[in-house]
Amino acid sequence: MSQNIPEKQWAQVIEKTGGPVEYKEIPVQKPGPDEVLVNIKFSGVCHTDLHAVNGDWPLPTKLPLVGGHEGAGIVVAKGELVQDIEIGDHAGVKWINGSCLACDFCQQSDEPLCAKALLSGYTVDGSFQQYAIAKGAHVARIPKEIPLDAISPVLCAGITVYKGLKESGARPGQTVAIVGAGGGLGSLAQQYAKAMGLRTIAIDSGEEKKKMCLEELGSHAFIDFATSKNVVKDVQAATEDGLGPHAVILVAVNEKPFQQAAEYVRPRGTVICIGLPAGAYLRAPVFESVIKMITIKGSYVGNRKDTSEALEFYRRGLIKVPYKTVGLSELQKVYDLMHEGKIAGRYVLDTSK
Ligand SMILES: NC(=O)c1ccc[n+]([C@@H]2O[C@H](COP(=O)([O-])OP(=O)(O)OC[C@H]3O[C@@H](n4cnc5c(N)ncnc54)[C@H](O)[C@@H]3O)[C@@H](O)[C@H]2O)c1
Ligand SMILES: [Zn+2]
Ligand SMILES: [Zn+2]
Repeated sequence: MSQNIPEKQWAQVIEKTGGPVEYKEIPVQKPGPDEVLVNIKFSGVCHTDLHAVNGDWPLPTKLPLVGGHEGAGIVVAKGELVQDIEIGDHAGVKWINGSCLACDFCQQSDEPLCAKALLSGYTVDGSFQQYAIAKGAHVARIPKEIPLDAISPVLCAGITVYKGLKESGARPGQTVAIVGAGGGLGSLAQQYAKAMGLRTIAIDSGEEKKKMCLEELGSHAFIDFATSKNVVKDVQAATEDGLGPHAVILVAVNEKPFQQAAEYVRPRGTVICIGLPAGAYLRAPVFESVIKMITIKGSYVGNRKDTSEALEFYRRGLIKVPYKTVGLSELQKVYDLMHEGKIAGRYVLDTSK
């Protein structure tokens, strides 16, 4: 290894499902022939990382595990097959760490559907460490004028909601309900929707999130799911003609809104499921779904092109990311706040402290 790359580094590691995360020194790994080593400067904390710690999903993680998949940093080493990204370039380690690039799905740029996809901070170690490895083909190319702290939440939250909005088919001038609007994905969803010419109705809870959604993120209405007597009626009433939003973007971490969305979406509207609450099921009344011609779809991160497009929205100044920065050593505190639903926007970890 070259002189500037240390042999040891600080990382947040879980030894077993359920945690706790432990801040400790671990060896720096060497990249394989098609991989790059990224000196992670900042990493956002996504609710997916907490799902991984808690073992919420029917897909086991590697153990021990270094979580994190919103890692922004600098390429410090690369394998001999990596041609189109150089040492010193800025790069993002995102959820899709690698894919086979050859299967039916990879050929159609549906890399997230690749059966051999490697998942950062889940099936391979992720960005809650100072040096992370990812496939050269898949790291996000981050233009140098973009600050690495502000862009890190875009690497999962931004890409995912941008893709979800595209999947919804909502067109400029139409209205989209963002469910879980005060969280990391939700706050970025309002920003991308606005940049795409959509009106947004924010659904979440509490004064801090309400203020952020209405005053900073440009939603025209906020519905508090905890105090509203009738969420379905309130969402419909927040649209100009009372017929409901054209699309619903579900980024909440509870099952209930996944059961409600089909009731308030507009006839011919689309419900996009993105949030992944543990053990949750979708439910929709067959009669209304049929006679209202409703579409219900899942949407899962984005491909490499979605990634560069989502970054470009940021570079053009269209996206404000509401985030707070703390040290990598403070990850457990972030998880505690996230578990309580107390985070408005995103937390970003500075890997130097
Ligand atoms: N499909 C994908 O590709 C993909 C990608 C990234 C994250 N996710 C998932 O998206 C979800 C959100 O992630 P995040 O990092 O934004 O989480 P977060 O904790 O930052 O935000 C979740 C928000 O949901 C809100 N919420 C809870 N119950 C609600 C309800 N009944 N109605 C409305 N809002 C409610 C919370 O108050 C919180 O603000 C997680 O389940 C995560 O795993 C999916
Ligand atoms: Zn994520
Ligand atoms: Zn593949």
